[in-house]
Amino acid sequence: MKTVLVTGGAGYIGSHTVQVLLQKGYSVVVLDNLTTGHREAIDVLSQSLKGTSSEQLSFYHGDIADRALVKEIVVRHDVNAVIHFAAKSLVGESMQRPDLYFLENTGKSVQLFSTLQECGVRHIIFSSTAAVYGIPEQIPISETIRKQPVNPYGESKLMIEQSLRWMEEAYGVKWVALRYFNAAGASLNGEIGEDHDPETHLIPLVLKTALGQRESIHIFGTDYDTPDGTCIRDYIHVLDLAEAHVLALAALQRGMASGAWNVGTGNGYTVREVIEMARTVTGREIRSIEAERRAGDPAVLVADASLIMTRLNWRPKYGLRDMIESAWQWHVNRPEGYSEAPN
Ligand SMILES: NC(=O)c1ccc[n+]([C@@H]2O[C@H](COP(=O)([O-])OP(=O)(O)OC[C@H]3O[C@@H](n4cnc5c(N)ncnc54)[C@H](O)[C@@H]3O)[C@@H](O)[C@H]2O)c1
Ligand SMILES: O=c1ccn([C@@H]2O[C@H](COP(=O)(O)OP(=O)(O)O[C@H]3O[C@H](CO)[C@@H](O)[C@H](O)[C@H]3O)[C@@H](O)[C@H]2O)c(=O)[nH]1
Repeated sequence: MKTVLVTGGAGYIGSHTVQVLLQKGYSVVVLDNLTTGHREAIDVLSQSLKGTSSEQLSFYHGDIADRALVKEIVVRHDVNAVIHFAAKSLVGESMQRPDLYFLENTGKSVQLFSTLQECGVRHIIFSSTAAVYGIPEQIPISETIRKQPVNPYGESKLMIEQSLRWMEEAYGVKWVALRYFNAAGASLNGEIGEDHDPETHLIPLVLKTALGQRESIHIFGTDYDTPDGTCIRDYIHVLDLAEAHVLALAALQRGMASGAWNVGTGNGYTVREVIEMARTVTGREIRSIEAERRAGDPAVLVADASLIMTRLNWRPKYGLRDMIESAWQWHVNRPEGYSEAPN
């Protein structure tokens, strides 16, 4: 088994995928510029290897657009596949600074793919997003519906998918774009988890409220056309996401055709249901305040994930309760998150 390069492997979803790759015996090299990721997540994962197999995980602090560095890594570690998480992913920021998102996400991803092509690396798994669909014309969302992103973040990711299609056409690169719905949860041993600054995601904010770090959680919009008036999302456990990446990688290496697939459970929960589940799991009160709609939020996003289920025989193992329980364990263990701030 050769080495997998994981870009953004010190981030939230990346670090959990690195953990699963290591558990399955892959050698992993992480390239991360630590803008939003945590070196400490890598240290925790290295410690879990306990000396004997410590060469199984290497870390490089650097940028995916640094062609010389990427080439050096590929050659030194005999990399034959890449899982590409590195990106900026704040929707609101992307509305304020679209150029930043097209440069950082689209531009740098294309640089990375071009370098990989020069080095002969032919297998790429890419983190895409349900944001490529914009306001979906049907629910559940299948991969074939119209893709009309409503923010530069989603557009920047769709452009990356399209660049992969053309890289395949020209050079025979094989790729899978996984369009995640809402990632949540943490590793089951509570050692790694979600630590974003600023945090914008619902579940960590609800749990920070349960911990007393915030006074209340704002419910953004209570007049949507949903059973309780709040937005519905398809929450997917970060470990189920990690598993999907590893299966996709193995399938590509066995010769499976390229493609873009949704990764979600197919079950939607309203904001109120999430808060209620968090009250049950934590046993804490969790004060909520009804607030205005947040700009750009579609009312309902739920995946039709039948394609990935058929192609990879992937099934989500965890439900909303598991996500909130594992995330709660992480927040209780590490109320301040990782100890060092990202740079
Ligand atoms: N969290 C979600 O619910 C969600 C949903 C859909 C898609 N995604 C996508 O999944 C991926 C991972 O998301 P996350 O929540 O783990 O984010 P994250 O911010 O925790 O992780 C991103 C990592 O990439 C690194 N990085 C960013 N730019 C880089 C660059 N130019 N060079 C090297 N490293 C760089 C960051 O330091 C960080 O460690 C992103 O591509 C995101 O767009 C996330
Ligand atoms: O304080 C909060 C935060 C969020 N929400 C709501 O909770 C839901 C989930 O929001 P959030 O956790 O911020 O996730 P999304 O905005 O749905 O976006 C996530 O899921 C998308 C795919 O579904 C990805 O594209 C994005 O990268 C990822 O951040 C939405 O209805 C929000 O309006 C609140 O009511 N209060």
